[in-house]
Amino acid sequence: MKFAIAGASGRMGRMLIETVLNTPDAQLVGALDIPGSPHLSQDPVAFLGKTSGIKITSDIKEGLKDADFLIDFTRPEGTLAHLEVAQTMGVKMIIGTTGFNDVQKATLKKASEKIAIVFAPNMSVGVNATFKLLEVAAKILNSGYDIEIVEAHHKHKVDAPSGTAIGMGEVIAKALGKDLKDCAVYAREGHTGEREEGTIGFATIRGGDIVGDHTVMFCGDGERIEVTHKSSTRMSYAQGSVRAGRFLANQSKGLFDMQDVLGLKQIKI
Ligand SMILES: NC(=O)C1=CN([C@@H]2O[C@H](COP(=O)(O)OP(=O)(O)OC[C@H]3O[C@@H](n4cnc5c(N)ncnc54)[C@H](OP(=O)(O)O)[C@@H]3O)[C@@H](O)[C@H]2O)C=CC1
Ligand SMILES: O=C(O)C1=N[C@H](C(=O)O)C[C@H](O)C1
Repeated sequence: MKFAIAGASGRMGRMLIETVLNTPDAQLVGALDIPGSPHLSQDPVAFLGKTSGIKITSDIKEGLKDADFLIDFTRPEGTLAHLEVAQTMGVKMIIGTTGFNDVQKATLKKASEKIAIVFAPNMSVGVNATFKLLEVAAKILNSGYDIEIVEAHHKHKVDAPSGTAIGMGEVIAKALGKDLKDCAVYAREGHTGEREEGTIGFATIRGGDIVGDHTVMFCGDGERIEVTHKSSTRMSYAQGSVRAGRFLANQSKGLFDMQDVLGLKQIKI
């Protein structure tokens, strides 16, 4: 599998490069970063004390010329710029970037008519298993329990709530026969009044080097169930992304997520 990595100098970019180098059936053939990045023209594996023979570039065509897959963990506007070129070159994409609005998501969907894409707010096996556990919990605890989602991430994260927290809300809302857009409460401040029944609340913590924690609380009268996932390394996101590449090797077009990659949609609850 020939991978190009976007955001090559970022936290995830570097973890992805290391993971690709350590994966026997994977090869690093391109590295992209934003125009103006101080890392342009550098060897993308230099931070590991190695050499690769390729250079980090902001020329998207140049970065993709030898690639079968582009793994993109950048920002929505960066991902969309990469996508525009990738679809004309037939390069499949694995997109981990979060914070897209509805119009931007529609652009991803449209592009998937031409190329195969895996798009997921969290590539780890553990979080995707947690999505399934939440589906079960929501169906069992479908009345009498107030649902609150708390997420914590490092101080550099720019979007809130996390894509994973929103994904958890969507899974729960769907299991309850609702649309998250109609029941999400993203902020509380001042005299809020009592909690409205049937809503799903979100709370965000940002600090230090927290990799990514998510807890969903089902709060009843006299008891509380909490489902928690904690990431202690970004490696699980990177390994999931490479696994998504293996899945995409057999797809010519379409929009997929990690539930497709892991075969979790077959498990009916
Ligand atoms: N789906 C998943 O499993 C996971 C998703 N994420 C998501 O991945 C994204 C990146 O996270 P992280 O690696 O921590 O972020 P970083 O800020 O560390 O890295 C982002 C990289 O993208 C570059 N970049 C920024 N804007 C653009 C742009 N417009 N065009 C091209 N490149 C750009 C940055 O360059 P520069 O630094 O020079 O600005 C940097 O190299 C976030 O959206 C995050 O939420 C993170 C972890 C797991
Ligand atoms: O920015 C991060 O770091 C992470 N972002 C993703 C998200 O927004 O859910 C996934 C993970 O939680 C780490």
